[in-house]
Amino acid sequence: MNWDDETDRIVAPAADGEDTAVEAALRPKDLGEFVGQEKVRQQLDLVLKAARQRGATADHVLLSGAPGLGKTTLSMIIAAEMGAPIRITSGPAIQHAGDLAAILSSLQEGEVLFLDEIHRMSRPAEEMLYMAMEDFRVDVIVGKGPGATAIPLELPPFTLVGATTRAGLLPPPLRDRFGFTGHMEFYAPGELERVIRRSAGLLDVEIDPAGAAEIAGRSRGTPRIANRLLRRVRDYAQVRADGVITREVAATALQVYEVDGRGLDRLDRAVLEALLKLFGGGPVGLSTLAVAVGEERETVEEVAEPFLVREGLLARTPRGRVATPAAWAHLGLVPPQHGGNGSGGQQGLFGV
Ligand SMILES: Nc1ncnc2c1ncn2[C@@H]1O[C@H](COP(=O)(O)OP(=O)(O)OP(=O)(O)O)[C@@H](O)[C@H]1O
Ligand SMILES: [Mg+2]
Repeated sequence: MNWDDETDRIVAPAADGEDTAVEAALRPKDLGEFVGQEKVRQQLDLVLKAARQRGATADHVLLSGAPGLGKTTLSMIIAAEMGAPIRITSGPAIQHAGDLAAILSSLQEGEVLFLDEIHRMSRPAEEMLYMAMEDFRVDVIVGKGPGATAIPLELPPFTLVGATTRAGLLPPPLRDRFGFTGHMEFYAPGELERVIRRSAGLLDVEIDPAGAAEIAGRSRGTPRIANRLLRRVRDYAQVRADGVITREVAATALQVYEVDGRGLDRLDRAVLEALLKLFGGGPVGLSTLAVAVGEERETVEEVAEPFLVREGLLARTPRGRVATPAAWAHLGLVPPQHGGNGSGGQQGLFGV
């Protein structure tokens, strides 16, 4: 399997083709249907209600958070709540400032402009956006060189909704021009259970509460992964069971797909196993660990490790990768006992 293409993984946070096809049907349509993210939801509810009461266009909104947590979904909800049309584009799609000018100048009053991956916009487009956000105006440059002139163009008031997985990469002047920033967190298991039961209803699949809990626990805090695992479990329930998703059906199905009780997949477990079994829990250098699992350094570092670190199973230290006690427990292994002479056991044996 080619792990470099992350979307090969059933637990990949990014959308694959099938996700894109079914996600539209599973998207909550208003704030009431949107599960979890209590803080962001409450704050956004106030922002939108107040704007509606004033009969005004809502302030610009920035949504940040990991892939699959509901940024695109929330942007559509913002438009729906405001009763406004939505235009969808993305940072990488806007190569030139002119591309952005064309979009901005065709917006209707009150329209929501959803700019996905806003951190990947080109510099000149970004600068044009500053002015558009603040003054609802752009300068369209006509001609080249000394003869070039800037023609100011008034824009109707609109709401920019920017989404980014990397809020830290946004230049401060851009960040400051948003009236409201919502940071999306990973979901608690109980929230994912609600997502799963709601999706099962829409997909017309019977699921019992324990079945939903079983899938939720393996979904890595991410609704997109929860919905994807649900679809695979549904397949299994349909082919091998009587169509009903119980705890046992969910657990057996996800075993088939090699997603364990905590949401680790084969790659995650291979990394942990090598760390524990070959290197006594570390510290071991990233390169050594990567060779041991037969993967590229980048794959281990960018694909497997973030979730292992987030789960408290692996730590990145200056001396190398180290397994935590939770890692030993998760794989059902016993950490080696080092002698009581304070020498630190195997530490320092493996290069970084
Ligand atoms: N709070 C939620 N309640 C119910 N379903 C949700 C929620 N958040 C996300 N989902 C579901 O998860 C899927 C992915 O959500 P969405 O596309 O909005 O994520 P995203 O943050 O935009 O991801 P990306 O960064 O990859 O663009 C959608 O199918 C959506 O229905
Ligand atoms: Mg999105």
